[in-house]
Amino acid sequence: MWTSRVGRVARLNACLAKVTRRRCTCSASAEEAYDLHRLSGPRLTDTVGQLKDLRIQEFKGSRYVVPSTVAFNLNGNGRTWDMIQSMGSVAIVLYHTELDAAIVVRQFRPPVWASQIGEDGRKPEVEAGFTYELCAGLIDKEGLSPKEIAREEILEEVGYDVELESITGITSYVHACAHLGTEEQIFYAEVDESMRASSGGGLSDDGEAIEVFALPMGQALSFVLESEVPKSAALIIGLQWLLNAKRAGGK
Ligand SMILES: Nc1ncnc2c1ncn2[C@@H]1O[C@H](COP(=O)(O)OP(=O)(O)O[C@H]2O[C@H](CO)[C@@H](O)[C@H](O)[C@H]2O)[C@@H](O)[C@H]1O
Repeated sequence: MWTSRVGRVARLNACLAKVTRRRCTCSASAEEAYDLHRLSGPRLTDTVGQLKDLRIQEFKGSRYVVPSTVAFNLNGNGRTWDMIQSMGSVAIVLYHTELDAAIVVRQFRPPVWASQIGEDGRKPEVEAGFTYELCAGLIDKEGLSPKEIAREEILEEVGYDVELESITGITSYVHACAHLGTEEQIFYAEVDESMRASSGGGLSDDGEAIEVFALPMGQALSFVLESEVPKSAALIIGLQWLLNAKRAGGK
């Protein structure tokens, strides 16, 4: 149930009291403050209860990221630049036509948690690693176009079976251009409960525990602009686009 702005500010202030190094742990309270309607997936509290032994260990190689150094010569000066080679990705802005809401997901992101470990080694609360995002996925499946991967991610993460032809491209952006430089393509699709094929939640074999929410369009702008709500860049870009498209009457 939507509550007053005064109540929301009080809750966010309470979150601020829990600030770890530089970010607050208000993933959970944003749920109430912005009237997020939980559609499916494991609850944050249950996932938190199952997350144990969090720590950083030595890098031993990966199929997802390769730390590298790029050498180049600029204007006669030999230079190098350190980077992480990785894959491109897709993210999908989902509009639920019956609920007049955007679909957002929330999951535990280990790098978000780890980046908040203090200089003194103090670990943040587990809740500090939960981040709101668009439904998204890596372009890591052979033979599938980015749009086909987007369709699969919608099915896996949020549980809607969307026709490929109804998914449209919006734009793309460069991910962390000083460290990654990969492209994330952003798509748009509309969903309703007649398209529901499963509860979503991600692939449990991959250890995914993804919570799915409907964010009422009336709350979308304040949600995007609240810096205390941990969220991905694609979510900010995508929801701003959706709000603009709705305002212009184009979608
Ligand atoms: N670095 C890593 N280390 C270990 N295992 C990993 C890993 N990256 C992926 N995986 C494994 O691969 C699975 C599938 O990942 P996805 O393709 O769903 O991408 P994800 O949603 O994590 O990131 C998508 O969403 C985010 C947020 O928008 C984008 O940043 C990202 O580019 C996009 O793919 C994960 O559940 C995990 O098991």
